[in-house]
Amino acid sequence: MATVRRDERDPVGEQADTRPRPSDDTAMTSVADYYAGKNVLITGATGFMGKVLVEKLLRCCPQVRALFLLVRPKAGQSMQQRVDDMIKCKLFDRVREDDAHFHRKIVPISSELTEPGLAISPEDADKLAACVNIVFHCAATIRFDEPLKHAVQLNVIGTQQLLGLARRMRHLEAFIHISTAYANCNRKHIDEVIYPPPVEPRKLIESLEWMDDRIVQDITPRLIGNRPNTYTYTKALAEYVVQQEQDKLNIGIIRPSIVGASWQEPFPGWIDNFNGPSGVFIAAGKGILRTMRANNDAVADLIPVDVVINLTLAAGWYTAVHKPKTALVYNCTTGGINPFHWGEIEHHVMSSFKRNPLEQAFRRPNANITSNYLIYQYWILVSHKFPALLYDLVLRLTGQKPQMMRIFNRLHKAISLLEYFSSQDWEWNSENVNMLMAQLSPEDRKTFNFDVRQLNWPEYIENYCIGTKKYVLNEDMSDIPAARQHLRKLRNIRYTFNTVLVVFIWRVFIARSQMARNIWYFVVSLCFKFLSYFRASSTLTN
Ligand SMILES: CCCCCCCCCCCCCCCCCCCC(=O)SCCNC(=O)CCNC(=O)[C@H](O)C(C)(C)COP(=O)(O)OP(=O)(O)OC[C@H]1O[C@@H](n2cnc3c(N)ncnc32)[C@H](O)[C@@H]1OP(=O)(O)O
Ligand SMILES: NC(=O)C1=CN([C@@H]2O[C@H](COP(=O)(O)OP(=O)(O)OC[C@H]3O[C@@H](n4cnc5c(N)ncnc54)[C@H](OP(=O)(O)O)[C@@H]3O)[C@@H](O)[C@H]2O)C=CC1
Repeated sequence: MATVRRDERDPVGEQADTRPRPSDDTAMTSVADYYAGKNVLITGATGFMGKVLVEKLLRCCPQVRALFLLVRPKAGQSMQQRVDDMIKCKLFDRVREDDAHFHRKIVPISSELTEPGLAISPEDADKLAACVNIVFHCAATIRFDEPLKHAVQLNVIGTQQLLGLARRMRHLEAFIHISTAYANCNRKHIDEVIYPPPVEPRKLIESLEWMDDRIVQDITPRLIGNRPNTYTYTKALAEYVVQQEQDKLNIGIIRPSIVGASWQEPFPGWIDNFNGPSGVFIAAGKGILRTMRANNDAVADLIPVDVVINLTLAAGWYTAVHKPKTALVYNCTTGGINPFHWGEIEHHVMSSFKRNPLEQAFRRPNANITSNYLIYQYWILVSHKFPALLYDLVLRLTGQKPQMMRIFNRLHKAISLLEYFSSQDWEWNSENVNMLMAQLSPEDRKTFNFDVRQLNWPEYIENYCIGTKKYVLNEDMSDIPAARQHLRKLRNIRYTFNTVLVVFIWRVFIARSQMARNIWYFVVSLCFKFLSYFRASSTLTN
């Protein structure tokens, strides 16, 4: 049975709720005012969404006291080095302009979420317990091919442990958990409620403890059932785990759909990874990806990252100030409000990359999506595998290592994992998102804008594609003329190749068949007749 959201303004059950209620004064605070003087704890701050959250908090809530970031050392870098690198990146330019010393507010805390006690030192844990006012939990593994054990360890057990720490926080006002709109993608209509979990998390965790990896791998398809991957499955379990704490903590759950580049802030088109559609756009822009299985008419539920973060901060404010009695879920999606379809995305992505080409494209960008399996397999063969074979042959002949087939194999794996999401659509209810928008002051509605009715899709997609070029591939916009020249060269190579191929095939036929020769003479004489007719008529008109 689904948990039904109780209206927090409904007095029913107020007696049982022992947490302090907001006074009229606090209820009226603006979002930025609320964060003034607050200590905020963020997990996943080095990730795509975490970075945007840190940036927005520092820029638009400049009175925030401190941001405690749970970060792990990685790839030979200490957590401090990682945070230093992170805040040097272009995303933080605007914050740097406003306050050159903004880094003083950032307090990295060494933590590995899959370790017991989150591997936080006892001193750090005590410090956090004493001062944190609000938690944003963004960390997760978002890989679609993550082995179940690891996905559970991080997305479910990591979340449980963080909730354990949150319960120790004496001044905690809100716990905001970032989930995904696809946690319940086994349903077609998704309300802003926490659905019953596919399995009792405790039982699953206990079983996984004694099973070896091979057994877990074998039973994973049975366990995840009609969900496409371990990611959506464990995110559904995590929601349930979070909900279990709703009597003790003020909880908000944000469910974004497919998070894409920024729409407006800190500047349009910011993106820093290959996840979800970004990798597909880049592969298509480089002329590598020529086809993908997707439904032209299905809604492409992309949501800009700045919209998600604005909603997250607003939800943090609302949860802390209004203290809803149950965990409120916010479906952060675009499809029901301002729908755009995969077919339209394809058109705008392709035309954008023709206007602003990527450097050193493999072929001219020209991709199309299809939902037909046979047509898809045909294009895979003709447009992916055949050119890859040819290219690798040339590499071999010139003494280089073949690589194109390997790239295509990885690409095919990636797109096969994405096609579940691009081949169908879902309907999300967004009542709580609308309620939250109505609660904001007109000023906050501008500063923390999550009204996607104003989103102009063609403009957004153009900025998104340019963003992949500038921020993911680090290509310079001043090289666009050279990139265009390269595309022209590729077009000429293709024309020449096609002509040679046609002539070659035809010569083979002519050499072997009288009928082919007759057709050839007929076509040639017809062409001559047309030519002489046009020449004669143009001499007459002159
Ligand atoms: C025909 C073109 C027309 C264009 C218009 C049509 C577009 C249709 C797009 C459809 C997109 C649908 C997207 C749906 C997403 C649903 C999201 C659900 C929302 C969420 O809650 S979570 C966030 C989503 N999570 C992800 O996206 C993670 C997915 N990635 C993975 O699971 C792994 O990366 C993957 C794909 C299994 C590969 O793993 P692995 O082989 O171990 O290697 P790497 O991760 O190191 O990556 C290898 C190589 O592939 C590149 N890569 C990664 N992701 C993509 C991608 N989405 N598309 C293309 N390429 C990708 C990666 O950069 C690496 O490249 P290198 O050059 O560095 O080797
Ligand atoms: N991107 C999307 O399209 C969507 C994302 N979401 C949700 O949003 C949240 C953020 O996603 P996104 O920013 O895209 O993901 P990223 O993969 O970019 O970031 C994940 C973050 O989690 C941290 N992390 C991962 N494993 C651990 C660990 N063992 N210990 C400590 N930290 C860890 C990473 O740290 P490190 O840098 O050390 O690896 C990183 O900071 C996730 O909860 C995801 O489910 C929801 C819908 C869509």
